[in-house]
Amino acid sequence: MPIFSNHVRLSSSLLQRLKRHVTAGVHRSFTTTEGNRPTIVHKRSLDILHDPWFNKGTAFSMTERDRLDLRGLLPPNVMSPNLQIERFMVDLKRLQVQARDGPSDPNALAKWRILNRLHDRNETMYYKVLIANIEEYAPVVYTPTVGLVCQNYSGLFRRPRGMYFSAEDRGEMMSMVYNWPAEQVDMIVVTDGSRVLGLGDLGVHGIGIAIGKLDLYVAAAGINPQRVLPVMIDVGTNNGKLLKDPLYLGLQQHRLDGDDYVAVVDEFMEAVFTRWPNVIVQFEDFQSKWAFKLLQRYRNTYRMFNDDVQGTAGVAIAGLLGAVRAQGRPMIDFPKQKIVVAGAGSAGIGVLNAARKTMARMLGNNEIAYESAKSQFWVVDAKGLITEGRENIDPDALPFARNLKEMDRQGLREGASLVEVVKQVKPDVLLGLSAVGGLFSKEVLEALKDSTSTRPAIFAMSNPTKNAECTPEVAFSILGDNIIFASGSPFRDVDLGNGRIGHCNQGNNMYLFPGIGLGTLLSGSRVISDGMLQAAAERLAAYMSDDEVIQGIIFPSISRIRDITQEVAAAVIKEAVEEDLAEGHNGMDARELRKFSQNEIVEYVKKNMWNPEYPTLVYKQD
Ligand SMILES: NC(=O)C1=CN([C@@H]2O[C@H](COP(=O)(O)OP(=O)(O)OC[C@H]3O[C@@H](n4cnc5c(N)ncnc54)[C@H](O)[C@@H]3O)[C@@H](O)[C@H]2O)C=CC1
Ligand SMILES: CC(=O)C(=O)O
Ligand SMILES: [Mg+2]
Repeated sequence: MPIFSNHVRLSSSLLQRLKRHVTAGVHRSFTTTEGNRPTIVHKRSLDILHDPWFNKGTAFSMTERDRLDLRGLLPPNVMSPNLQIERFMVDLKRLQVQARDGPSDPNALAKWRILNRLHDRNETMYYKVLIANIEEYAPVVYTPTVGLVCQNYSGLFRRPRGMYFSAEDRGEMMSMVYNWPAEQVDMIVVTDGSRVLGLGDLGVHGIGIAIGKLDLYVAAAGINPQRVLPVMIDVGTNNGKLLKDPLYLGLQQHRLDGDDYVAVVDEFMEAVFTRWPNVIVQFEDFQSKWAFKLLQRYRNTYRMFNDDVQGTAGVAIAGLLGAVRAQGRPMIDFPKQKIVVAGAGSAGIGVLNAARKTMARMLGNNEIAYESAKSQFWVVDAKGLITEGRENIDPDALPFARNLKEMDRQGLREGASLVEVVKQVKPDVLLGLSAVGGLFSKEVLEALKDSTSTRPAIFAMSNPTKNAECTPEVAFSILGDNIIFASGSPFRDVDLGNGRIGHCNQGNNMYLFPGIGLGTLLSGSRVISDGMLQAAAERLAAYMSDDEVIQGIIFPSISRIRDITQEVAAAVIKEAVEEDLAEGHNGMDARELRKFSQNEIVEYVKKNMWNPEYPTLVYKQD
């Protein structure tokens, strides 16, 4: 069946417009007489993709992409027009299916679409709406809905946003990076889509997470939206479903690995830092296998950080210190906390390393303190409690593997289950970064009732919502109101009756990464040091008042995200200055920065944040 009917009646005004278009020298292929004659265009790059007359989206062939400077501006899979239509129709029909079968939240994707269309039409207005209603719409452009968006991206993809560097582009990246129209880029968020939130390998469709994170960079940190760039590095996917899906937008091959993989990421880094030497690159949602290796490979040479490893660690430290304060104890008591961590991936190990270092600093900042601090942690992964008896132990988890004899004395063994560990350890904190929804089962939470803490803390940090280790309702109903609760994705506070509220904090790296990026940018530091990250975490930890913390509120509400980001950025700048890393930014030289008081640094940050206001536009010929 033909997709377009040849017998469509054209209105006379449309006919007039078409005639004018053809006589003006723009020949289009729908005139039967002109057949395969090419269409002459006087545009290139994004201007073509944003022009409905010329845009073919994913159907642009590779040679056409090269001719028109489109390489990298579209997902790498070239699609036939029929497949394009099929992709669109699947999406269109999904609405009917949803209406009939009742999905969990039919409105979330609809809201995302409406916001996304506004984003395409008018960036200033989009960010004005987002900033003014951040509490309501952060969960749409960010977790949890962004996860659903990535899972449905082949249907939702309309106008491309960001750049795609694929394994097929090897040898070309240095030139194709110039296809991006902006002369200045301040912030790149890059992913390879290998572990998107807790949803696993979503391949090229993971670009949605880079877009969502950059939305927060603009809304929270006031990074100019013309200077952000979401990037997907497409090295294939190991997701069997996507490998077979004809509508998949990415390279349909298994992921590159080993040196081939590193070569692609190396080439990308060289290309972007050659074109934009001052850019900051945030690595996002890389599987842990690569997250640590790439961080070590680049962190001393490039301005980069890994949000899942370093941003999450800082937020968790702030939360853990908040939990100590919430028990009415001084922060310096942190090294006495017994912490059970479920999940030993990029996020879990990042948190463990940072928490151990923080404890060691409090205990005297020496080798002995560092050694003794590790005895406060019990780590459980998919195979249970990690001990020195584990075969083929992951080297990143090795420092936290418990001694077998010691575990024997505690009534535990290699591979002990989470519930056994909680029963024996009676921890102060139970922290989940496992991506397993419901892992903190009724049995586990019942076991936590015997915690030796006066106010145990539960951090169910996995995203999106369905991956949370437990909900606040379940936690408060089993353990009562004398607990601290935080989750990675937002949940509502719980009404405990009699006017009592169980506070649900959102423990998400969104409270740090925007400030880390902004502070690094404005300090002009060439690298992001451990000290800068620590300063960011400490600022977040100190942000909440004693009153709030005692009520169980250990993280700010997202409505305060612009303010906290400003403060975090100022702390990062101050530390960069103290470590002699600051080189200044945009006319503000490092010597001047050094003279600033704390308040002046905050003012400097404020002044450099973009606000969504329409500027006056003036035409000037190139
Ligand atoms: N709230 C936040 O700010 C952040 C949350 N996350 C979330 O953390 C989760 C994990 O992220 P990554 O560490 O990068 O993933 P990953 O895949 O590298 O690690 C997952 C870990 O969980 C373990 N695990 C699996 N099943 C388990 C079970 N039944 N019991 C205990 N452990 C189990 C695995 O063995 C692995 O060590 C994701 O859901 C992600 O969304 C990640 C970064 C920030
Ligand atoms: C929040 C975040 O970065 C994650 O869940 O991966
Ligand atoms: Mg992440």
